Amino acid sequence: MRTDAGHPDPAPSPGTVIFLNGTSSSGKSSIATELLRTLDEPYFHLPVDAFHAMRTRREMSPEQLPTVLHNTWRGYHRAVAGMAAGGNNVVMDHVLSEEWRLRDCLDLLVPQDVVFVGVRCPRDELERRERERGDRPPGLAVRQLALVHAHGVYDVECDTSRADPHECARLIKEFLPRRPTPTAFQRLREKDASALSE
Ligand SMILES: Nc1ncnc2c1ncn2[C@@H]1O[C@H](COP(=O)(O)OP(=O)(O)OP(=O)(O)O)[C@@H](O)[C@H]1O
Repeated sequence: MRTDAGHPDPAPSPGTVIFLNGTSSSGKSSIATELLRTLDEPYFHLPVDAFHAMRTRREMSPEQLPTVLHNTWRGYHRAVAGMAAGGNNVVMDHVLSEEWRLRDCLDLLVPQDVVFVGVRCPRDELERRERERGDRPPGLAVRQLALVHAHGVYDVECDTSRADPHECARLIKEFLPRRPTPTAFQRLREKDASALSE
């Protein structure tokens, strides 16, 4: 049987997960790109969009679609957890617009290794960006706005209407070596499971 025994690091310590949460068009991917450019350690950018893009393009029936989407999100959470468990640092780029997604991530990720980042952007600017880019359904970001930040707890927050992606990435990078505990994920796990959005 083959094992990892000959490998220089057979039992790696889990990687750090920089978890960017915000609405569509809030600027998550732009920050992730800057983070990968500027962070000293190797990181993988794993956006949820990339997992949807991997799926077959074939039309699905209205009955099938909700299950397929749900399983894609579940699989995405487990893929990120798996990469981190393998010793890889990850920039997660996700939209927590349904409470179960946060609960699932809280169950799967090592809470002290997660840097939970709130990527905020006001309504008017979201609408402007959506109009300008033209590749997202109009109104999508605003519909998500009240939902994604409902749990209200982060390690770091950025307002992308005030700071460009480079400045947001610098803020996160500077936060990394001085992370206080308990982390946001540790605090959220301690909250009563039924009271996440209070
Ligand atoms: N800090 C910023 N200041 C100004 N414009 C920005 C900023 N961040 C992103 N943008 C612009 O907003 C648009 C959306 O950015 P981006 O793709 O990074 O958002 P996103 O949150 O990843 O969106 P989605 O989830 O829909 O993929 C892009 O046109 C981008 O150039």
